[in-house]
Amino acid sequence: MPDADPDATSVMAPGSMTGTLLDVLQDHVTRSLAEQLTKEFMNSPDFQHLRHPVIHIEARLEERSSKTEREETPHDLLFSHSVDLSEISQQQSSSSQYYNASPFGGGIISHEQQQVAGIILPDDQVLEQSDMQGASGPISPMSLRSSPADSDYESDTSTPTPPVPDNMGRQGLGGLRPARALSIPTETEETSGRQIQSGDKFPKRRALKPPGHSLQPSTLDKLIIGIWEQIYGNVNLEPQGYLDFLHVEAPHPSYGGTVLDMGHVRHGNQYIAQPAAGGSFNRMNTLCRQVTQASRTCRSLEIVVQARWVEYFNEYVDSCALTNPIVPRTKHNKAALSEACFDFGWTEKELRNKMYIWRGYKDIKDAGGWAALVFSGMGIYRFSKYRIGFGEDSMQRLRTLRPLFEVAADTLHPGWRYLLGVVGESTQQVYTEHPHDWVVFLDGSPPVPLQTTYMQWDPDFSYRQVDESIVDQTAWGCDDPRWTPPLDAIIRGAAMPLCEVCGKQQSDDPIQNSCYCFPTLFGCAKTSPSPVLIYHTPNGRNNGVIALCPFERGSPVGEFVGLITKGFQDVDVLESSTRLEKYQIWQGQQGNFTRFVNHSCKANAQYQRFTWLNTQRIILVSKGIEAGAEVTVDYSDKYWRGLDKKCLCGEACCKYK
Ligand SMILES: C[S@@+](CC[C@H](N)C(=O)[O-])C[C@H]1O[C@@H](n2cnc3c(N)ncnc32)[C@H](O)[C@@H]1O
Repeated sequence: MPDADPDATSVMAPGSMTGTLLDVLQDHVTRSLAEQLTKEFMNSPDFQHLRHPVIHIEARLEERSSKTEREETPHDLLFSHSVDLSEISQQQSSSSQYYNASPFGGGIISHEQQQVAGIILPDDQVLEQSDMQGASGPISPMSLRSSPADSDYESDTSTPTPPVPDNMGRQGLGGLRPARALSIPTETEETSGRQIQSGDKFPKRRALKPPGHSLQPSTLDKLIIGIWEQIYGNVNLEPQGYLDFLHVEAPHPSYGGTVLDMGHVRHGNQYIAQPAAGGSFNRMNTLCRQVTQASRTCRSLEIVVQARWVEYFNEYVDSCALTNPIVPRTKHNKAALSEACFDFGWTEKELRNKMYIWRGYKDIKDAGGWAALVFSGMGIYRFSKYRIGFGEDSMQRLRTLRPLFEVAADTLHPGWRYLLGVVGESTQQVYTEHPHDWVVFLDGSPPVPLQTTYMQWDPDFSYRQVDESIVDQTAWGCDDPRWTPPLDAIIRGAAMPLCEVCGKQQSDDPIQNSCYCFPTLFGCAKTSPSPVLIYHTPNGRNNGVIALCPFERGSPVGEFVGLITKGFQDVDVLESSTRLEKYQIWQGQQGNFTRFVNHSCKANAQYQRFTWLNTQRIILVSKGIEAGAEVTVDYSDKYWRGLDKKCLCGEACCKYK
């Protein structure tokens, strides 16, 4: 039995069937009815206007009779039970966002793709990405914040580019390939083929999911998204020093004085912020962060220990049954429960309720691994308690995700396994270096190092993961060709750069910055890595990029970074230009995950120019990416024209197959 729902109330009718059977029945019937009815009606106005919806369910034993007669025979009432629907409806509505969006349950790989044999074709293509010169007009990046104006953005319009001669040889190298351009094209020159187009206009925002109650999610999707959010968030679950704050005395604001030791000075009734460096405000921030982290660490520790406790319980019952096989197992079970109740100081009902949840933790750990447990946050409690969609399918999905959780957890939180020391598990990090130094598989196979996936084409393959582009000094000296002085610089004097899109002041200092066009990349919140991994495509495209969390339409997935160079010929480059210079970005030896983004004829992302602090950047922007989907861009006609390779995007609308 699940633990008692504090929101549920029930009335047992006098003289009714007694005891546990009816208890079980009543709980089961009401909860299942409540869930089904909530699903059915949660979108109806009648339901939505209720601030605190409760469903009241009665059961009675009676002759078939009229309503009037029923009202006259209240003594036949078997049970009467009220269930608070607020929680259920919240759960259902919040998780509906993730419906069909799970990496491996929501259909991320098309049926067609699944059917294709896993033969890896030589990666013999030239990627000469968008000639940015051709793109003009206003750039309209979308901020993460909703704005009514967002709906006015138009969809991407690609500029067709001229064909190229088809007589250029191609080398069998992995990934980035020699391009055929013999010189750097000028604005008016024809450029070589196979160039990815980047649009000037951002896609209109729209909801990721169509509304409608027929699409009900399982809470597994929610659990999985929660795990990814924790892994890719700023949470630090390393136990070292997490109780340090116990030795620090919390600063307190002195409300009576004129000067608050919190970085603010009082003027009349107002507090004016003062530079607070080293002040008690900073100390309070540190304390608060430490306590929050300690609390999360303890919560993770608690779940880990509870899952392990269930294993100990099972083993204990097994060993008792082995020692004394004549006694039925149920008796051993009961005896073990009583012993545990004594040690915990709980009633049997309390312990049974808790065990129901803890068994859920153990099942999740068995399937998704310890990382799933440690980074699950509060979502795991609800999933274990209500168990909507908690079955073999869910466990199978978690099993396939397990290596992905571990790659991300190990590389982003190298110390997380220390928590497992408490239950005697190995604390050894399994996956080291950068998350994108690993290629994961969607069938549960163990991840492999990135370079091994290129060996057959390039035994010397190496790739250095960098967060920022590097200017090739042999090409540009000390200049960055992406930089242009603002046209109105002289008029504005030494004023700070303004965003060409929102018109607001840009600065790397969060206090000075007012531009929130791409807040996770520039200006304020660029602390967390993008929740994507490199994965092995199942249909011969070698590697690709998989989104672990949904990316709202218009939000940035990442920046296209590599070597800022010029004059490269016969190699894959992204060509771009400012009003002063033409330059190339080459990802052959260094860059980030954008180097692994494949083409699709129905792309869910696109490259977009954006100027930050007078320096042009190329951003990979979502057109609406679901969790678990491969991130793709449209390489454009220019890229595919004259190419002796077929597109394997698998879309019905594929133009290059
Ligand atoms: C920028 S790389 C993308 C990452 C690449 N799949 C890898 O494993 O290195 C571009 C190359 O990927 C392959 N590719 C990308 N999209 C493709 C598609 N839709 N169909 C076939 N091959 C594709 C082509 O070989 C292309 O030259």
